[in-house]
Amino acid sequence: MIEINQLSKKYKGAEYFSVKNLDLKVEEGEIYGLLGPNGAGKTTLISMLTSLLKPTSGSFTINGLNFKEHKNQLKQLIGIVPQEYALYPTLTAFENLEYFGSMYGIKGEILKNSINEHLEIMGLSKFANKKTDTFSGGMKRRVNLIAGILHEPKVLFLDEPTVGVDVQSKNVIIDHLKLLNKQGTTIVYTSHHLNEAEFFCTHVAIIDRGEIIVKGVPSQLIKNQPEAKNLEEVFLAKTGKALRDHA
Ligand SMILES: Nc1ncnc2c1ncn2[C@@H]1O[C@H](COP(=O)(O)OP(=O)(O)OP(=O)(O)O)[C@@H](O)[C@H]1O
Repeated sequence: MIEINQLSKKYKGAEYFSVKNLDLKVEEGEIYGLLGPNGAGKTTLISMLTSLLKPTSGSFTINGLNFKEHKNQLKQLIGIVPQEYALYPTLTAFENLEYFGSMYGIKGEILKNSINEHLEIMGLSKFANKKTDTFSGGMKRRVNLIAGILHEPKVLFLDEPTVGVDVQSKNVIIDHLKLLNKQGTTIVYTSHHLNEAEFFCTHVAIIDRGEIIVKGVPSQLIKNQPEAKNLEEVFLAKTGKALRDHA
């Protein structure tokens, strides 16, 4: 479904590559977690895969398509849920979602019904006509998620969809993502919640300094790592305990 070949990104003026010669295959129906310390290159990778950022070198295809030749087809095929809220604060939740839905060519009753259904699933029906600047972080994240899935993408990219949300919102988000996956959506997501990733993802890749350190099925990675009881311990064994601060 997704084939990444030797993909690299070096930002203008940067000393190092943020993503370096990265190869990865994601098969249809997988939930693929991209895990790594701060600055590992997860957002850079997702931004390239969703055409928000131009690679320095290398290539990738999604369903055999690439952005150079099949931009419009790919835009319909993929959904994007970015790390930053993509919402207009002065619009209501419903108006925001109308805007995002119409960007994907969904209109009229179909769009209205879809928005209402999603708001209901996400527990937001009674806030549909409230401006999103009054929303809590968890509510904004849930609207953000709906904005990325209204057009029923076959592949969904999410950058830290559960960051800064309470346990209740997290459960609603993860449960819905599991349902979408059961219905056939391939999911690629980044997270720092290793416990969540261990149970949610069918596959994970641990990335550090722009390169994949290890990848595979979470339970297998735990088995392969002597003394590791969970994915977090595998993560620490593979990436070390040093902080990654730099500016
Ligand atoms: N616009 C930019 N210009 C220059 N360097 C950048 C830019 N965006 C990111 N970087 C650098 O690229 C590297 C990878 O950053 P990226 O945001 O992809 O990491 P990340 O794994 O998503 O981190 P986090 O977990 O903190 O979100 C970091 O060293 C970062 O400083």
